[in-house]
Amino acid sequence: MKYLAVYLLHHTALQEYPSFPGQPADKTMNFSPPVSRDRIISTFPKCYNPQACLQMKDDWNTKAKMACQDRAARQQGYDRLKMSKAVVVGDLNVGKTCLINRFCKDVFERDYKATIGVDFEIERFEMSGLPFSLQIWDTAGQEKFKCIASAYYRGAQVIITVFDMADIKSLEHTQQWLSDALRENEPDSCFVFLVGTKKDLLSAEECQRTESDAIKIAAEMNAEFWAVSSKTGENIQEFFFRVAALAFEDSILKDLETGTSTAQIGDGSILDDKALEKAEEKPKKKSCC
Ligand SMILES: Nc1nc2c(ncn2[C@@H]2O[C@H](COP(=O)(O)OP(=O)(O)OP(=O)(O)O)[C@@H](O)[C@H]2O)c(=O)[nH]1
Repeated sequence: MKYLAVYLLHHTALQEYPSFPGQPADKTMNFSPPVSRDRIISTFPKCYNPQACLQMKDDWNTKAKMACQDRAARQQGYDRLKMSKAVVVGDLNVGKTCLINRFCKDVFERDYKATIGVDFEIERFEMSGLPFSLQIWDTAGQEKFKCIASAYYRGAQVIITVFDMADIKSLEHTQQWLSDALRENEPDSCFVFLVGTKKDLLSAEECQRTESDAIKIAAEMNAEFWAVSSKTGENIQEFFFRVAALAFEDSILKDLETGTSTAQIGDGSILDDKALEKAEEKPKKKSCC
């Protein structure tokens, strides 16, 4: 059984530190620890399929880009961390945990272990020169744990609805999962993704057929569609980079609109290092039941 826990695993690769624009590579500087080199996003990540895409643009929003450059130039933002919340929902056994684990830990677990309750991971990125963190919440797909998991839907900026590409029934259930998650959130303020897992199990023809069904459902859900395989790793990094980039850009734009930087988690809040350290002091495994 996977742990019935909320635990925080924090990934900071302690490797050579990349220097930021206009700054020397100084490991003692007073800002958030470095992100791993493979979490640095400088160009705007593309969508998977233009037929089911939330935003077609090729580059960052101009206003957001200028705000990032401005903050980076004034060396703001390095000691404060933007954080967004993504919740991952879907039927049991569709591969939610494997999806998260492939991205966060680069592992794939062949044996099924049901998630009980919820887990979460935090991934750090450097986005357009600024630090950004994504909280990724893994929820249980089993009906009996739904009441526990749904308590954690609130405050999501991103909702990732997952289905198994080899099990069409799980695709039919995604709309219900989405409406449950949206009930706890402001529908207009969430990015919705529809993710088909286990792409490796399908032939090219089967894949094409399932993708075209999924694209129709994605249109009804106002979602962006991705087909991935946690087993082979296909499209996993591309997908999460896209999620992180859209969430980051949205929170920068919200800051500009409101003229503040004190939104809540899920709105792309800004946490200082002390707050982050405090969060990390939580016990690694703790029952939420
Ligand atoms: N072939 C293949 N198997 C996968 C893939 N992703 C997940 N699986 C398998 O599917 C099963 C379920 O994966 P999980 O990630 O535990 O499913 P889950 O959605 O988290 O399930 P719950 O915790 O019950 O909600 C496991 O046996 C995985 O090995 C994939 O991309 N390809």
